[in-house]
Parts: sequence; C-alpha cells; structure tokens
Amino acid sequence: MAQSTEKVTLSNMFRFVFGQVLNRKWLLILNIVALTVISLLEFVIPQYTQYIIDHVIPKHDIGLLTKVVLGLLATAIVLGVLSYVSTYYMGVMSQGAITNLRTELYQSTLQLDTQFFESSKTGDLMVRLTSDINNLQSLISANMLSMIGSIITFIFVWIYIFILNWQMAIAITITFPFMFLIYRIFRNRIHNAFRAARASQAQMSNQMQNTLTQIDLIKSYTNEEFEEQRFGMFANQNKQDMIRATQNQALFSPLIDFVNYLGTAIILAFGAYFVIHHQLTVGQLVAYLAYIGMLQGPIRAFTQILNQLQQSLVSYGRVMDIMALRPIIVDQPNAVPFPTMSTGVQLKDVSFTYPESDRPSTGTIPAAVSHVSFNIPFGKTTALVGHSGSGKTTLTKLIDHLYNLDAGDILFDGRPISQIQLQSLRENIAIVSQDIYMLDGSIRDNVRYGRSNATDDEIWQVIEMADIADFVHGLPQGLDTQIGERGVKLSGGQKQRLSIARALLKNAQLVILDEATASLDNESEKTIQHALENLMQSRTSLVIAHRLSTIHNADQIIVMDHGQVVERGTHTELLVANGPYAKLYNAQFN
Ligand SMILES: Nc1ncnc2c1ncn2[C@@H]1O[C@H](COP(=O)(O)OP(=O)(O)OP(=O)(O)O)[C@@H](O)[C@H]1O
Repeated sequence: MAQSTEKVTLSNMFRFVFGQVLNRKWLLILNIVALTVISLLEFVIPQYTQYIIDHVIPKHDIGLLTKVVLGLLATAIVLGVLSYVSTYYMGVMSQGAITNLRTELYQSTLQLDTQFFESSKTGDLMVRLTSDINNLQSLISANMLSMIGSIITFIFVWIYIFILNWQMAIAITITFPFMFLIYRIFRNRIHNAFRAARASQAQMSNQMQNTLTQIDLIKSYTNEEFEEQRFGMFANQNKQDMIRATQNQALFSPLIDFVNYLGTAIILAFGAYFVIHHQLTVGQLVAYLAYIGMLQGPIRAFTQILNQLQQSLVSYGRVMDIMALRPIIVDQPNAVPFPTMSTGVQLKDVSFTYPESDRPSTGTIPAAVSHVSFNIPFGKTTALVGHSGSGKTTLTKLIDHLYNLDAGDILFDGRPISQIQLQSLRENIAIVSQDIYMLDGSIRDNVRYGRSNATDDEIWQVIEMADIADFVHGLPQGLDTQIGERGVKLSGGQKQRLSIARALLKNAQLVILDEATASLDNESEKTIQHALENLMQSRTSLVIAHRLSTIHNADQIIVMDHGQVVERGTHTELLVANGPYAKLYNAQFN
C-alpha cells in the first residue's frame, strides 16, 4: 500500500475540512455576516438599558420610553431570526461537509487492497469512519468561526495598547512567550492523551464488533464473563486515557489564567508607578486595564477551543492515515479486458510470500507458494488438494489478483494477469467458498448481487439450477423473503445453494470452488453436488477440496505441499503412482 506523507498539522487539517465548505462558499459568507451582525446587536442591547437609565428616566418621557422599548424588542427579534439562520445554515454547512468527507473516506477505503483489510481491525475502521469524522465536524461550528473575530480583535487591541503606552505594552508582551510555552507543552500532552483515548476507543469498538459477530461461539463456550472482562479492560483503559486528557485540560486553563493575572499585576505595578510620577492619568490606567482584559478574552477563548482542536487533530490524523493510502493493485495503462477464453489459465513459476504487515510478529513465514506451475485447461475441471496450509487458497487469491505476484506469471489465454483490467478479471471469475456471505436483504437481493441488472426470470433460472427453487417457492414471500443479516434464518446448505445461484448468475468464465462443501454433512453435500455440477458445466473450473471423494472425476488433480506442486495426474493415475495423493486418499478412506 502506497502512503502519502502529508503532515498532521492544524493548517493541513483546516485546509482539508474547509476545503469541503468552499463549494458552499455563499453559505460560509452568509454565516460570517450573520455572526458579525449578531455580535453587533448583542453589543447594542445593553445600550438600550443605558439609554433608558441615563436619558429616558431623568426626562420622564413616556413616548420615548415606548419607542426605546419597541426598539429593544425589534432588535431582539432580528437577533433571534439571525441566530436561527446562522445555527440552521451552520448545521447545513457542517453536515454537508461531513457527509462529503465520510463518503470520500468510505470510497477510498473500499478501493484499498485486500492486504489492507486483512491487516486492519474492523472496529478500528468503524471508529475512523464514524466518530473520528464527527470530531472533524466540530471544526465547522459557530465557536470556531467566532475565533476568527477574536483573533482580529486581539491584533487591533495589541497595536492600540502600543500606541497608548509602549513600555507597558512591552511588559505585557513579555508574558506571551510563557503562554506560548505552556500552550506548547500542554498541546502535546493533550494531543497524546486524546490519541491514546482514540486508540483505546477503537479497541473497545473492535471487542464489541467481535463479540456481536461471534455471539454463538461465545455462548457455546460460555465465555460471556471472559469477554465482559476483556471489554472492561479496554473500557477502563479508555477511561484512564480520557481522565489523563481531562487532567491536562484542567491544569492548562488555570496556568494560562495565572499568566494572565501576572500580566495584570505587571500593568498595575507599572501603571501605578507611572501615575505616581504623573506620567499617566488614573483614567488612562483604568482604560489600559480594560484593553488588557480585551486582549486576554481571546486568549482564554482560544485555550478552551484548544481542547476541541486537539481532539479534531487526532481524528484528522486517523482519517488521513486511510485517506493517504493508495491501492497498489490498479489497472496498468495498457490493461485490456478479460479475453474470451479458449485455452485456459496457465500458472508459470508462481511465487508469493504474504507481506510483512500481515505476518505474526514472531517467527518467519516461508513463501505461501513457491515456483508453482500448472495449467487449468479450458472447459475442464482441475482439482487442487493438499494438507492445510499448503497454499491452495493463496493460489485462488493470486488468480483473482487480490495480491501481486512476487515472481512468475498467471496467464489467461496467454495474456498476463498484470495486463488485464481488474474489474473485468473479477467479473469473469466466480468464487464459491465455504465462508458464505449473505447480505441483509431479500433472497432476490442476495442472488442479484451476482449481476445487478438480472431479471426475475433469470434469477428463477439460476435458483432452479442451484436446486433451491422448491424451497424458495415454498416461502410465503418467495424472492422477497428477507433473510436477514448473515442469513440467520437459512440452513448452511440453503445458504450455500443461494451462493451458488449468485455465482451462476454472474456467468463467469472461470469458476473457483474453495472447499465449497466443507462445512456441510454428507447428505447436504450430495444435494449441493448437483448444483455445483451445473455451475461448473462447460466452464473452466478450479476446485479445492479436502474431501477427496468430491474430486474423483476431476480432469486433473494437482497435489500441493508446503507451497509447492508435488504431484499431478488423474485420480486413477495418482493412486497407481502411490505418492502423496495416495497417502492422503488412504488416510481418508482407510
Ligand atoms: N492473509 C495471510 N497473511 C499471512 N499469511 C497467510 C495469510 N493467509 C494464509 N497465510 C499463510 O500462507 C500459507 C498458505 O495458506 P493457504 O490459506 O493458502 O493454505 P490452504 O492450503 O488453503 O489451507 P487450508 O486447506 O487450511 O485452507 C499458510 O502458511 C498460512 O499461514
């Protein structure tokens, strides 16, 4: 997987998030205008009070009082309307931006190579796609936009106090580096604490995900308590990480306040000195202190927002970890569609070792397949047998181009796999494995996943061929019957036949059966065998089987051991040769 090297910095994060808002720039402008007018109106409202106290009451002018009160109410109404407009459109803007981001992240995740998914944890990915993206959403909020105003105020006031009294301005400016230092120290500490908290949240989410999908296993081994403890451990870790973050936040604000008070004390000391020496009037000192207060306001607001920024920054880093990845397996510029086969598939000296990231941390793993050569002749059935771990499934993944080869080549009618368009390749290969995936939906949805534009007639045709038509006819809602997440309402054999119907609908040129009947008993296997024969009929097929009884009739049998081909021939030839195949066979039947 190729990785880009964009840094996780505040400016990159803002560019990334606000990049999503720029295509709605009128909404952004509307919001900034609304927020500015709201601030102005909020400033005006106390002026009404002041006016009534200072001018209306002394004059006993009831007419003026009515006007001023009506003016106050009118201002309040405008304020309310603007506040509604700004909150509503801010929501529209941030939801739109976040939906875009989430969709973009989802799309780029789906594009990634199999290797990425085999080495990632689902729970962690879920957290990145949901709550990490939500954390970015808070960047597009009224608080964040009002920060822009605060920064402008800060700059103006700072320049203004220099003009008023440069000595005191320098004195107050001396406190800024301390604030900056505190900010730097706590920024890292809060950032690290939040990063740890996100990681432990991902572990919690993984644990939940695993438990919910393996609930039968947990119940049958009565491991509820064990899983509860494991979850408790992750939840506790998350609690501690969050407490650490809170502790740092709690320390950070008072420290910044202290430096602020230090500044005020310095101004009071200097100011009083200047007043005593008649270099400053009392009124000027009071005004100066008021301006210092205006300087400190944005700093305090910023320190509060820092917490949010750090959370968002951690999430941004986690989102970018995925956004920055690019799939390695992509179409070459000269790639062509899958050929209409007439000779078959040829594996030539194929070698492959799983990438470093997929391996267990201890021990070295040898090549999963090494120097494998054989043909899968057109229209014939080739069987692949061998001990567990001998590399059979790996070969099917290589044929489906889920991984790049380390060496050698796989040719489809003489055309190298690297020169065939990925989508076209996978459209022309149907894989039925023992892991049956049923979608949350109807029988029709599940079968039609093989070809999205198939008609009901075509669906019935493949259901017929997969020997499951009687069952589907017997259901009250026929094709519309919901089979629920992971097809819980169907037996293993029924699910397998539906997956065969799906593969039949795909009408692929090459069919791969990877232990397709391994999880079924002998009886079910016999009924499915017929469906499988229909699937393989007049197609080029590769069949992996542990139960050797199922591949007697294969046109050729390839025997694998430790990633290498050790024998090949028909069932009869291999029995006569009395080699590894005969050993496997005798072990099963004697
Ligand atoms: N995703 C993976 N990452 C790392 N190593 C893997 C991965 N999948 C398989 N392996 C290793 O590659 C080797 C070949 O595995 P493979 O699944 O191809 O064997 P197999 O013959 O299909 O086994 P079985 O009959 O048990 O399904 C094994 O040593 C296995 O541990």
